[in-house]
Amino acid sequence: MSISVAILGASGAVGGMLATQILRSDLLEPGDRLQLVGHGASSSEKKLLGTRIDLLDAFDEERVEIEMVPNIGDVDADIVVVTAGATLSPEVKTRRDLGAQNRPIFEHIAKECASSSPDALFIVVSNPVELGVQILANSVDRRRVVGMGAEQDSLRFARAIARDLGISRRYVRASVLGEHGQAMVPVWSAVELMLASPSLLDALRDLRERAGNAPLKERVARLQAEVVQLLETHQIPEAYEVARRALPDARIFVEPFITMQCMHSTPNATANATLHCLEAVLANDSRRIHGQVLLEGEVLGIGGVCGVPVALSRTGWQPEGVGGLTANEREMLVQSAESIREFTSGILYGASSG
Ligand SMILES: NC(=O)c1ccc[n+]([C@@H]2O[C@H](COP(=O)([O-])OP(=O)(O)OC[C@H]3O[C@@H](n4cnc5c(N)ncnc54)[C@H](O)[C@@H]3O)[C@@H](O)[C@H]2O)c1
Repeated sequence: MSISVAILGASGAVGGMLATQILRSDLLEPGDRLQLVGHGASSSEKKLLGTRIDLLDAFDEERVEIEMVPNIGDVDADIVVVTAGATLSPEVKTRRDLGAQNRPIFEHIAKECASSSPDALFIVVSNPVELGVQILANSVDRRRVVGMGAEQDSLRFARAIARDLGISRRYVRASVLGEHGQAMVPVWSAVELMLASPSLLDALRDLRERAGNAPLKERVARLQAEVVQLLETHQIPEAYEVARRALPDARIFVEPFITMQCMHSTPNATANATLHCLEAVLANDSRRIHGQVLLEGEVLGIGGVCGVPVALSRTGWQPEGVGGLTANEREMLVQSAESIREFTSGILYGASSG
């Protein structure tokens, strides 16, 4: 049976790159459909019409049906990827501002998709990803809604470790749980090397011990202060260099921030992490990814949206165990969930939030 994947926000940096990466990856079969979805605005419609032809010119051999869908209410898909909405910019400066801006967009998407594609699986990319997951999961089956921020952060953590060990990321497995934001939790105890090398294991142990010498929060705050100062005077290479010298768990808090200053988005990495989620859904083999999902006590008794390891398939997500976490990591994860709850409640109900 053919599969239909819809990208909401396909005219944007991430949505457009995702369309390209999906078609380049051979994930879809001939006859499958890729829907490029606009939001009723003539500017996005014009861009999508052009994008469709450009993609057909590039990937016609794949025989994937590429469609332009002008309105979210006309989506008819098995998998809906949400990349629509505002992003951080000089006008939308904080996560809270972004939440306020994207809340009505998430609500509109949830309402329209709940009636047009109620049985679809939803992958949320737009930020704040936890808010998007919360709003969608209130309208459709929560087990069919997953945010990809934790997969993105986990891939970044794996790359940062791989870089310091001088190996490719293909040999490193890593997890970042909790919030896709300041309360994210890089999990050193879950880092795995796919190479049986005593010297690499020693080097990894050394990194982990150095990370344990000072609290993550303090190291991140120091690093952020230094990087912000450099960015204020447009010293981009220097900012990247300062980030590169930091330990991997702190580096992943600031490197994307520097990239955002340079190019407004992180389209390649974000599309790649989203593709990981999509691959898991299409492979339908319950493979493990990391995602923000709405929990009802399944993991450490957490109720609310939180980034956790999940087994993902076409029918949705199932929680994976976090039994290997240290006591400190468990505590950080529970605190992160609490911080997400405060943030999303603040946006949804106007409650106070830090
Ligand atoms: N989770 C992650 O790791 C990650 C990484 C990068 C970006 N993002 C998020 O993804 C989203 C898109 O980022 P981008 O860089 O592609 O931004 P972009 O500005 O390039 O694209 C935004 C897209 O949203 C659409 N849009 C704007 N207003 C809309 C509305 N009212 N209703 C529906 N669609 C609307 C635009 O037409 C465009 O297609 C942002 O929310 C951003 O914060 C998440």
